Amino acid sequence: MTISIWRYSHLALAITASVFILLASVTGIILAFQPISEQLQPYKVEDLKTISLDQTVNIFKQTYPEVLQIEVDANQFVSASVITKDGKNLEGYFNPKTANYLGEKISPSKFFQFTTNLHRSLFLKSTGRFLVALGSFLLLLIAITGFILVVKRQSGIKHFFAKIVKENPSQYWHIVLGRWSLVPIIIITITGVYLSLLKFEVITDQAIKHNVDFEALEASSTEKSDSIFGTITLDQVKHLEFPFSEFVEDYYTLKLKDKELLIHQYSGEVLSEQNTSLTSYFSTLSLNLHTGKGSIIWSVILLIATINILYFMYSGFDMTLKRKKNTVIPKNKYTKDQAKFIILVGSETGSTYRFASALFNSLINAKHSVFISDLNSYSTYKNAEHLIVFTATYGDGEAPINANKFLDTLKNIPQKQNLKFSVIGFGSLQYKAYCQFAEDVNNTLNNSQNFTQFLPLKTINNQSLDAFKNWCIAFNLQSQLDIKIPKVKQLQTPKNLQDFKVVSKSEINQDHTFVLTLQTKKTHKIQSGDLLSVFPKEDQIERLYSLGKFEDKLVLSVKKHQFGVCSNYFSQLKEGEVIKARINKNPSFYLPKHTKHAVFIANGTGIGPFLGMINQNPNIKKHLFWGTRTQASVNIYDAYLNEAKQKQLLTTCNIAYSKEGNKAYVQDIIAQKDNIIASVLEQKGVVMICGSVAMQTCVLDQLDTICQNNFSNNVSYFIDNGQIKMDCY
Ligand SMILES: Cc1cc2nc3c(=O)[nH]c(=O)nc-3n(C[C@H](O)[C@H](O)[C@H](O)COP(=O)(O)O)c2cc1C
Repeated sequence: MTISIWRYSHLALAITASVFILLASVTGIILAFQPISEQLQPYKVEDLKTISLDQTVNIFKQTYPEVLQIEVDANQFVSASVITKDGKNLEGYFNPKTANYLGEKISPSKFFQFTTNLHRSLFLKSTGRFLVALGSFLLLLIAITGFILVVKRQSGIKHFFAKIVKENPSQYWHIVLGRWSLVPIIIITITGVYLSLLKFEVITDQAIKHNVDFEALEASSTEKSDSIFGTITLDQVKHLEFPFSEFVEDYYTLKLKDKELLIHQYSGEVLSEQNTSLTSYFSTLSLNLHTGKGSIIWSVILLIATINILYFMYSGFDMTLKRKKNTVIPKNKYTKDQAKFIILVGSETGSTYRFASALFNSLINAKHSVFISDLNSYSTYKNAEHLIVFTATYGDGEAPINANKFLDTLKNIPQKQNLKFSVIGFGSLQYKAYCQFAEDVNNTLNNSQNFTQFLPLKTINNQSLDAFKNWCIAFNLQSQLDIKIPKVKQLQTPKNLQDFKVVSKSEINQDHTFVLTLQTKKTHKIQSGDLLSVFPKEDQIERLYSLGKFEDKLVLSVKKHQFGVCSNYFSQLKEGEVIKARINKNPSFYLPKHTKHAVFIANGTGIGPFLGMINQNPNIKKHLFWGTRTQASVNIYDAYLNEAKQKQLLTTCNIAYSKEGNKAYVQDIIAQKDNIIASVLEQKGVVMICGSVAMQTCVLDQLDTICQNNFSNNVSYFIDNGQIKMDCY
């Protein structure tokens, strides 16, 4: 079953129950403070287990002429009702060892009473109780569908607590907090429903009935003998009611956690013993679990879980609204059978529509006939020449909701004329099955009759506008059309941007690469390996640059791309100019403080974070392996490399030139100096890789060979144990 069925059930339930859940959560948050404030009172008896009931009964009897009852509550407070020597009725908390009066019984304040009523019945009596119970039940279903959604998203229950890809903050925290709050929320809702069922007498608890032979009792002796009280400690006791009079037929009624006993007041003999019903046991348990009575830790957990429910309401609706906002489908001017260009979209959260709509508008502006729809509405297209598929991938390489039927319908609906097709896949490299569904669509179209591939499959990571523009350029070239590069709508305005002042910018070398140094406040909080996140004004799409920290300045190694919005913007910056950006912490790519050996592997601008790392911590023996084009490519980095060499901070510096001399890549020089890698790994050092994904693949292959030649483990072992760290793009 697809992930979206669960998403829609989860959402539909949340909308239906939202008002009741909102009220119940707000009042629940307030009520969570009641048991907390109770438990902060100084009446708790810690050692109930060591005090026998006999001891307490005797001391009370010696101290007071009459004792009516003794009670031990969930907070471990002992309360009693007694008549004092001067004939007054005294009720409150007592010390069970000395029978000393400690203080008045706590009764909930008017405010808590008001909130409790609102929480239980919304002041609507039975109707309100029913609505609250229904809200509680719906919240239980929401928690269950949410659980299924997370299991689906994480590709199985085994990965339930695995890392979440941070697509956006609302979604990330909704899942992270949801996973931790799941059990408390399920407990709150089940117990809430159970308490309501008790209240409505759907579940009934039979009162305990005792059979006492009163005739035998009347004839029994008033001689005192050993009582069962000696064998019972106070931690087992809930309530003890004293005999009403001294007549032999009056007895003690003792309620323990699991049974109720009637006890002869003179002989101590058990006259009747009945176990507490399961219903009664569960109602006490439900009340304590639902209210947090008796445990300050559980009360705090309930408080946090209830606050989280409010956050889930906010973040859930925020995600839904964003999804709605993103999914803007342009109005078709042409019917499916009139249009020359057919654009079909596969999208779950709407962002792919932004790209598809942008191309749609550009084609319409260039006076072409276009028809746009979702992949599931695939049909025959009488006059079409081009089919352009834009599709995201979901779950673990699955189709998005509006594309899950496409592959089947494609087989069943043949086209009469020949159609050229192009597929653009939207996905994220953070998922194993990167753009898998787009690949499936591309392969199926390739194997379908009357379809001819027009452009090879284009995969786009993280909705990269640059990558999309490159595809549009390729489309223009191939089709001999002159469609304007589409403008893609920005998603959201970035937050928490700070000022970064340009300290220097190197010349742009023959590889179109340059070094940019920046300064900002609070540099002490930034480390080499962190990411500078920039949102160029032109498209407001986030670009990330891995940075090095050198003498309190931030160093970026940037390659200027012909159509690169951000790299062009950076290349035009002047000394003293200020840019707006923010730092994304990236602790998984920090040089570990306590390691003794490190190998840095990079190609091209991937050297950026290492320009900082090679110059830090003299206690670490460091080796640099870097692949670049020519000797001249190195000049812009001389200051950082020379400083490290002069200060003997770099044990070896190995550079591969791909366009000069022996023409080698970084993986080639790693193969030549495999002994360095093996020895660093053996001595528990780290190997850090930064640069292109293509280089990463080749380097990992080489590292795997080295591992297999030197150790009994392959490269995955060292990745899993954190000795090989990667930050590639
Ligand atoms: C739960 C979830 C699962 C995803 N699974 C994959 C995946 O398996 N492969 C992939 O390349 N991208 C995956 N992605 C990333 C999306 O395909 C990507 O963010 C895409 O741009 C979203 O497009 P949309 O907003 O049109 O749905 C996943 C995203 C989410 C939220």
